[in-house]
Amino acid sequence: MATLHDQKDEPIIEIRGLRNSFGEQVVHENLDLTVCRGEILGVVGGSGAGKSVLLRSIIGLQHPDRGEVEVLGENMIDREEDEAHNVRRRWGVLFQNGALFSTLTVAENVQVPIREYFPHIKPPLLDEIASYKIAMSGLDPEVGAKYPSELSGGMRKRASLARALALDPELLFLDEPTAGLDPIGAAAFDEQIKELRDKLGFTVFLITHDLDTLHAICDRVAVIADKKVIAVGTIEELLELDHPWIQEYFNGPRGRSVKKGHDMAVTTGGGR
Ligand SMILES: Nc1ncnc2c1ncn2[C@@H]1O[C@H](COP(=O)(O)OP(=O)(O)OP(=O)(O)O)[C@@H](O)[C@H]1O
Repeated sequence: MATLHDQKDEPIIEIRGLRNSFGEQVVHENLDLTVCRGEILGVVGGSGAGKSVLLRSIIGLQHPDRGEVEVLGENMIDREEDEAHNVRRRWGVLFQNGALFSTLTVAENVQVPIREYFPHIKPPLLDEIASYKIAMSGLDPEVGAKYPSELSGGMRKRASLARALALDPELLFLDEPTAGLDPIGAAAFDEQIKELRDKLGFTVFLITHDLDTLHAICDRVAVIADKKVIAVGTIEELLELDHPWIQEYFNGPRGRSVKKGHDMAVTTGGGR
């Protein structure tokens, strides 16, 4: 039987030698990355470093020039559509803009993936599952009947989270989930993700620019620069490297103030 430690080391995403380009522009060259079961992996890098393109390569929305991408033990490159369809069922994605259908209520949005994969589920059960996912995402039950345009930015993120959780994913992809949220809303959202991960045991691939999020919930952080993942580790491990981007990012004025805030939170026993 696998021990907890073994499970933690079990690769859920394995990327080897990835190359992506758009015309003359090479975005990734020889990029390697392993994401392990149960971890929250933060992915950081400058604007345009290729974080979203990496996410799209993993979930099959971007066909790489070269390389291997294995997700949940399945090779994702050049798969037959029906096989890819089956793997997609095992993950949930929260896209940067939320990507909710504006003509559907929140509950109907949450039901979309369930209807796609389980067309025989009857409406009463669909409603029940949607209500459950909406509650899990920290929204009040009445939000299910609202349309995305009637929600605040934070509520829209949570509604998108409810939809990403619809099929009980083993793997959750989050693209800048706290972008545009106020600090209190962002901290609450981070906490929700961590609580759900602790309770449900899924793995999280989280693209973010938010230093607070990295400090608060990420087990490890992968840094993308120079077209590849230049380092993966805890923030403490990354800080030992003398790469200029890493030092500037974590030790620049914003990085220092986040760290100071966390040290204070630890000494006063509060904080996120
Ligand atoms: N469909 C596309 N066609 C052409 N170029 C693209 C396409 N998608 C992404 N790119 C380019 O690839 C590079 C990486 O884009 P990507 O969106 O992955 O960056 P990012 O690291 O997510 O940036 P940000 O933090 O600003 O969101 C950018 O230079 C972008 O212009």
